[in-house]
Amino acid sequence: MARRDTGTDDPRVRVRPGRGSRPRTKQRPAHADAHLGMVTRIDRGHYRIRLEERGLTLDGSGDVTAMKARELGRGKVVVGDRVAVVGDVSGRAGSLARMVRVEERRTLLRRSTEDGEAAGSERPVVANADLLVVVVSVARPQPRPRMIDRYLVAAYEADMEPLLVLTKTDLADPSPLLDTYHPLGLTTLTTHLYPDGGVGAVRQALAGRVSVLAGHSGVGKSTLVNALVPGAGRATGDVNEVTGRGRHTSTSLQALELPGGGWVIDTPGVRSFGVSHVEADDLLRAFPDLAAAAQQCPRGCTHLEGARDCALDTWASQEPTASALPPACDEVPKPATAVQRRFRVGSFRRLLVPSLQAQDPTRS
Ligand SMILES: Nc1nc2c(ncn2[C@@H]2O[C@H](COP(=O)(O)OP(=O)(O)OP(=O)(O)O)[C@@H](O)[C@H]2O)c(=O)[nH]1
Ligand SMILES: [Zn+2]
Repeated sequence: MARRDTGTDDPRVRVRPGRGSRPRTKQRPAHADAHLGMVTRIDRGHYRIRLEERGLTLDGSGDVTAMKARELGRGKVVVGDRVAVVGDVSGRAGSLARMVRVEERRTLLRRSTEDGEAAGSERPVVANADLLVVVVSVARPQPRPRMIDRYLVAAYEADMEPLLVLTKTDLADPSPLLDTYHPLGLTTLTTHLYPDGGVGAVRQALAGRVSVLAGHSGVGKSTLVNALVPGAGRATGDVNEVTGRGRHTSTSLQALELPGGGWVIDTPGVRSFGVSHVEADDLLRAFPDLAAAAQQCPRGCTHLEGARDCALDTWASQEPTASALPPACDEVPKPATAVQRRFRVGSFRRLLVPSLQAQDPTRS
């Protein structure tokens, strides 16, 4: 696999094991008295951290504020990072602890910036999250499938599981979207506000896990967060009657604790979700059946529509047999017919295009 930027310039913040881009450097002598916690919010260099041992703080909440120790360097620490802190962990108003270590990340959601000065560079967004909840309204604003595809690509690349939540189903029929995304084997849930429909199923899917909410402005993310986390008080905005667009009414990225355990992280203000840093191999990892077939591809195969001798075409033209999938792939939907295989390959290729496109501007 090609060398890749890990999205952090701190060699001690080793992102995702086994992807082999940077050698592990010598660890500093451990701070034996350090306490572990999760970054829940970042505000101008102040990191809000929920300690694992909540009883350490005076109020028992486990919430402290910390600054990064100089020895941590410039590497970016993001919401969801597991960090170690030393010093004042009383959580008393105005007290500051010192963040001295960032633990290895299990998953990392990133985006490539697409405009402005840093165009083409990647930014880490959230670390260690399990689920990427892609929130899409079936109407007002109209769904934008290319945008959904980008979120899915970002989730697969991050090693996160995508969950598609279709909102505002009181306004339109979700079936066309459900049909489009079925071949990818996604979990899909529908919600509608009146009367509070579908939130229970979302709550269940998120229970005990760390989830990131992503979606275009106005699709109902804040409404969903408010339903999931009583008292979250996320501001909800009106959708402009003329453009059908919302405006991002909420402003900060923060982890909110779910009543039944687990965390939900809204991503307001993350408008574009560039995926130009994603490679075909990153995506294939999320499609074990296709990955197995692609082992027969010629070296350097793009796997795109029309790619010469791409083994995905051969795979899609064959009727599956009972032993078509290796045992490790039991969770993916087993295409029962060649037609279903074709749909699956077609869906995979559709995801592949936006990411590759950005790498090669000559490809249309
Ligand atoms: N009809 C209908 N309207 C909804 C539903 N869910 C949310 N809305 C409305 O859609 C509008 C936008 O909802 P928000 O929750 O503010 O959307 P958002 O995604 O958080 O938007 P930003 O904060 O701009 O990112 C509000 O007027 C909500 O009342 C739904 O299920 N059905
Ligand atoms: Zn191929």
